[in-house]
Amino acid sequence: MVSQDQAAAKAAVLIESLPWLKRFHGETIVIKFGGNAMIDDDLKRAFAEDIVYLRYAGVKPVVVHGGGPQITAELTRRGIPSEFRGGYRVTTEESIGVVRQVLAEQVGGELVGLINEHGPLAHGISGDEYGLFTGVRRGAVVDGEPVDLGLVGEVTRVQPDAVLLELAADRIPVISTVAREDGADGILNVNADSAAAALAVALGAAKLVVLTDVAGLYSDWPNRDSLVSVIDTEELAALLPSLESGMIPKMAACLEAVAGGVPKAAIIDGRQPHSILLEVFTTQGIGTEVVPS
Ligand SMILES: Nc1ncnc2c1ncn2[C@@H]1O[C@H](COP(=O)(O)OP(=O)(O)O)[C@@H](O)[C@H]1O
Ligand SMILES: CC(=O)N[C@@H](CCC(=O)OP(=O)(O)O)C(=O)O
Repeated sequence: MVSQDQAAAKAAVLIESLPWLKRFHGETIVIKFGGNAMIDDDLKRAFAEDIVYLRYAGVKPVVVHGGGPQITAELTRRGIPSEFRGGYRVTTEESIGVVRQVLAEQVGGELVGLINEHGPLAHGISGDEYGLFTGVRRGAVVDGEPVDLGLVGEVTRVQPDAVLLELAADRIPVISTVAREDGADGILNVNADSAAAALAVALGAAKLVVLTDVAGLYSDWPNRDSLVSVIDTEELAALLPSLESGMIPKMAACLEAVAGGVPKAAIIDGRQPHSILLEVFTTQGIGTEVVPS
């Protein structure tokens, strides 16, 4: 038997979600699941539960996933060299096939399987299918010098019809992030954070949620007292050049999403089980929120 106090605390948690259930009912939320937050089996299972929870709560979740650590492991296993420059993987003719396969089959396949343990809900789509993502090659600037990243792209066009069809059928699209190269035959490796942002804009999502392996954005990394709870696009644009490695594409993605009309983007700690539910259904949320200035 629960005590009266425990029962009241549980009721308070449940009723706190009411305004958010109303706010997000029928709305699309794009959730980006990152490589480093997805290497633990229990966390992956909790992530799948959160996505299924959102779906039964009347939200339309769209999952966009990365898989950086899994790609690195597979490239290493096959003896294919790979390095990151400015937060992006330098991608070659030899590695692009491995990138697509690991993302769509290994990582995407597993996520679809975990969600579908709850019922026939999820369907995987690779970004190069159905014209979903088209992109152009992009480089990076490291220490003021331009760097050639090879077959790395930025998304320039999103054709979300396949995603919309899945949503209309009440299914959960699970999307991996390669793009067709504009005007060419091949495919490009796209950072999953930026693909998620482009998709959130194209879908008119109510929110972009990006899971990572830290509590959020630190304004003075690695000073743990500098966790930012809310930042607007103007402040973020000013901070962006000072950020390091993985946080660059992540925060650039949040900026792009909010500048593109998504009302809010949140960076949250994927190491905390059920962090998505806390972010979406509680007033305080967790992590760092990016809002329009
Ligand atoms: N200002 C910052 N705030 C938070 N994390 C930062 C910052 N600068 C660099 N980082 C690093 O970025 C990492 C997250 O990026 P990344 O490893 O690419 O994420 P993921 O694999 O979750 O997509 C953090 O673990 C942290 O080490
Ligand atoms: C161009 C580029 O760097 N692409 C990433 C794509 C996967 C990704 O973004 O995965 P995370 O979200 O786990 O980091 C890569 O090859 O690792």
